[in-house]
Amino acid sequence: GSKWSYIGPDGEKAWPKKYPFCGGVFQSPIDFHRDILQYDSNLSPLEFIGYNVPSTDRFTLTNNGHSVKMYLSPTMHLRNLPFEYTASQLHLHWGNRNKSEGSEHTVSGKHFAAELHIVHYNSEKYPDVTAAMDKADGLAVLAILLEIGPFNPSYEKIFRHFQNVKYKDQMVQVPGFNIQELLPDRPDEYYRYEGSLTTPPCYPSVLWTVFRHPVKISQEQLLALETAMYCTESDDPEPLEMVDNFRNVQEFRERLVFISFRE
Ligand SMILES: NS(=O)(=O)c1c(F)c(F)c(S(=O)(=O)CCO)c(N[C@H]2CCc3ccccc32)c1F
Ligand SMILES: [Zn+2]
Repeated sequence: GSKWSYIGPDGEKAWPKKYPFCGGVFQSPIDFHRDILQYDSNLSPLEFIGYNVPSTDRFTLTNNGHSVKMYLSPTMHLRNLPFEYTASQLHLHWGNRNKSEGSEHTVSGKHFAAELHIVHYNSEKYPDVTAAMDKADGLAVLAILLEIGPFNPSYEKIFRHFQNVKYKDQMVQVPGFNIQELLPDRPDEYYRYEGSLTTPPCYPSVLWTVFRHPVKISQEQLLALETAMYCTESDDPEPLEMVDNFRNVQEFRERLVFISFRE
């Protein structure tokens, strides 16, 4: 299996030894700061097709030892990108109970509490996500920055199941709901750049859309995310908490991030 982690000898500094792309070009995540941002009037609002999944459908939520991920319905896709991209899965990145600064992307050097990623693949050119994931135009990931605020009933539709996916390879069925409820206000305002998977194999295959506005979840919801899961299996004698599962920001030289909004 994938022998990499976020801490210790298999941590991110060691990734390039087994996964050469992790030491390569166009790596994600990055920091968004004023002197690399450029307004682009061609960045139109994305269209979220089929995101309103009926509650009669079920999403599989699973702990894969690195994150908690939910498989999405192949009827969900994005429009207004260079190609049509079909939803594959969503997952999260977070910090720990003493330091709720677990987002992957940062803004002016500032971490947010956590980050939700919705992974899509180019279904116009590739039959599935596995075929797409190592192609330059293969993936499109939406990133939502999470910060502390009022209780969020939409995020609770996922978070309420965390007690059933505490350990690696556990899974649970989540009733369908409108995934568009997970997006922030003004989804027409976003950062756009070409980058990579933020986990091994770190393929430079991702068109990133990071929404400008964060979404609020409560302190209690965030604590549940930071304390519920383990990277290890339920019978492992040395349980490892699943915390701080974010990659550090990567060098971003000679490149620009395009923004759909005027600051
Ligand atoms: N931050 S991110 O969006 O770059 C990103 C992750 F952070 C992450 F954890 C995963 S994963 O599948 O849960 C575990 C590593 O493969 C994926 N999964 C991707 C990579 C490999 C793969 C294969 C099929 C479907 C999705 C993915 C991912 F795209
Ligand atoms: Zn991710």
